[in-house]
Amino acid sequence: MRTSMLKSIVRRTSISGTSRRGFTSGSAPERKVAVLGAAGGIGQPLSLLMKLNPLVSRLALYDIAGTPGVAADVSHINTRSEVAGFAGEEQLGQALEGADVVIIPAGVPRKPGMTRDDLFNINAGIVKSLCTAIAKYCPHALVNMISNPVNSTVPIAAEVFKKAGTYDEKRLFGVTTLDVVRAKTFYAGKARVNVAEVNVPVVGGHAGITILPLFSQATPTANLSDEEIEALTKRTQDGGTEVVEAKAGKGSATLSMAYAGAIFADACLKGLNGVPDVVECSFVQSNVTELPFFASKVRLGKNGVEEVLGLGQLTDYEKEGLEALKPELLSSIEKGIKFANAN
Ligand SMILES: NC(=O)c1ccc[n+]([C@@H]2O[C@H](COP(=O)([O-])OP(=O)(O)OC[C@H]3O[C@@H](n4cnc5c(N)ncnc54)[C@H](O)[C@@H]3O)[C@@H](O)[C@H]2O)c1
Ligand SMILES: O=C(O)C[C@H](O)C(=O)O
Repeated sequence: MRTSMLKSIVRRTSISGTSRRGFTSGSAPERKVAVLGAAGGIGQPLSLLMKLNPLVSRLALYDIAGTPGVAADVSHINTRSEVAGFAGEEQLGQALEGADVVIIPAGVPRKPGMTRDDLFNINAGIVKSLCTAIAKYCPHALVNMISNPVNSTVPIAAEVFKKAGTYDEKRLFGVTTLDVVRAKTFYAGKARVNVAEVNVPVVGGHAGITILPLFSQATPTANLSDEEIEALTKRTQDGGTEVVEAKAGKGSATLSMAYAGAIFADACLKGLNGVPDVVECSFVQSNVTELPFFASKVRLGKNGVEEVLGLGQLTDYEKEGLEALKPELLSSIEKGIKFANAN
């Protein structure tokens, strides 16, 4: 599905002489997408990918600085959406007004030796202020939270929205798609199957052992040993750190994250537009376990989350992983809630 989305985007953009506006606007409703943190390492390629998405009619690119340039650049691409750049807090309201989907990759990334939780002190405040503005200017938008630590920033957003009286659990998503993207890539390599056909649910949260890929449910099936499954699980859990170390102080995953963020936003837009059976993993308010937020497969619809799907049959190894992740995930969730209520 992901590869076909990008192929269709590339195909559309390469039809020379076709009016992009005329080509797409007849079939897809008007949809505004806002990217907050659009001048950053993720924000720029993500803005590019959203500009390539024919489901988007307006693209608002917001950052504290640098967005006029990014917007001018991206706006020259001959696809459907109109692009506008907004810089500085005084323009945040305009960027958000009328947004159907708000994607948040704003905040600092990790350096080698740091955990995602080490970003909490800076990113919690950024996310809180952006969510306060969302509650004011586009309270019905679907919010795609990318800023780390996702296990805490999503609960912060929920508390901000609750305080503002706008919280709708169906509209708040922690973006965990990169874990799924990695699990699919690593599994395909080990199982020697066509990566384009691979599906692997990844549940739990988005940090270390809280990332729990369910390789027993991977398709196409393959006869992997317990050791191979353990190695794949560990590599998926450490995927972010692998990139942080390779970048050696120059940040964390940006390009693969932009791809993953574009996949998830596309799924949200499809759901809003009434496309049936759109299912992605996401960190959402949940009853799947005793934890108040949990990542699992989610069916997306016209109001956001239509159904939070269960975990399915787990192996003993996966059951152990599930029990092991709960204390850390709960503590990150509680940390976010506490921060939002104290500040
Ligand atoms: N969910 C995931 O899977 C995932 C994957 C990769 C990175 N991340 C996280 O995404 C975040 C961004 O990463 P990056 O590599 O793009 O970082 P970056 O530093 O390259 O870009 C961040 C951008 O956010 C902007 N920003 C800071 N404060 C802001 C504010 N108040 N309002 C609007 N914009 C603001 C900065 O100006 C910058 O342009 C980090 O927290 C990182 O850990 C999450
Ligand atoms: O690892 C990070 O800090 C960034 C992101 O969460 C990732 O998984 O790549």
